Amino acid sequence: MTQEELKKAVGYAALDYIKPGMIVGVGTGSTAAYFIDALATIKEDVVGTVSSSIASTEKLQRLGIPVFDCNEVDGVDVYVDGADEINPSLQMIKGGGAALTREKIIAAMAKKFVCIVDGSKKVDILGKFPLPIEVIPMARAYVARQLVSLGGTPIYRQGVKTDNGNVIIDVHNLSILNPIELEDQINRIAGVVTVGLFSHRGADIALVGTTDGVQTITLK
Ligand SMILES: O=C[C@H](O)[C@H](O)[C@H](O)COP(=O)(O)O
Repeated sequence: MTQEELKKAVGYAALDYIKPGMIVGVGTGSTAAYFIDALATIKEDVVGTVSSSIASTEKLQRLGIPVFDCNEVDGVDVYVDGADEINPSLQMIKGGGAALTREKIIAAMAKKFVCIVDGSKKVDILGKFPLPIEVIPMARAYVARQLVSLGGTPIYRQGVKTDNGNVIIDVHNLSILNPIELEDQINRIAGVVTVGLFSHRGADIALVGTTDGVQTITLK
């Protein structure tokens, strides 16, 4: 199976977690896009969605799936999204598509987070994928210097502006042995909006696409 077929398989497998009447959080990226296609097949059952990016909102609306502003809903029943890396504790690196801040907000609001990935995203230790950080533009150089002092190599993502009007710094060469500590340290740097480390609020369930089928990982 190709990587695209594995992404599609997990996107459709996530429908098992969607029940009639739910408010569904919708992620961003190529894997989440397959979930949106899947959601369109049961759109009569879905009360509504909240979306983690302009791109996902536009796709949902094109397919006739109702999208609410996060401030219009009391909560999110289930959030389905991809990841750039996921470890055995279901902590993740996210933000390869620059949507990390809205993703973190919806993850925080959600009762259940279902992460959908192809097998290439599974790692033992997070950090091979450069860690994305959304930063207020005027703080870019300062934040980069602070990240160097934490042992990383920050690279400014040229030409990218987030949906919130900010910039992205990708931190290379990190071996993230203590994700919770690093998430806290980066969050404390002035000018950081969000770090794409999802360790305090990781996933509850991971659906991993493999050539043997979709593997379900749940934290014990
Ligand atoms: O900002 C983007 C998100 O965090 C995506 O969920 C992540 O980058 C994975 O995207 P894809 O499914 O395209 O690999």
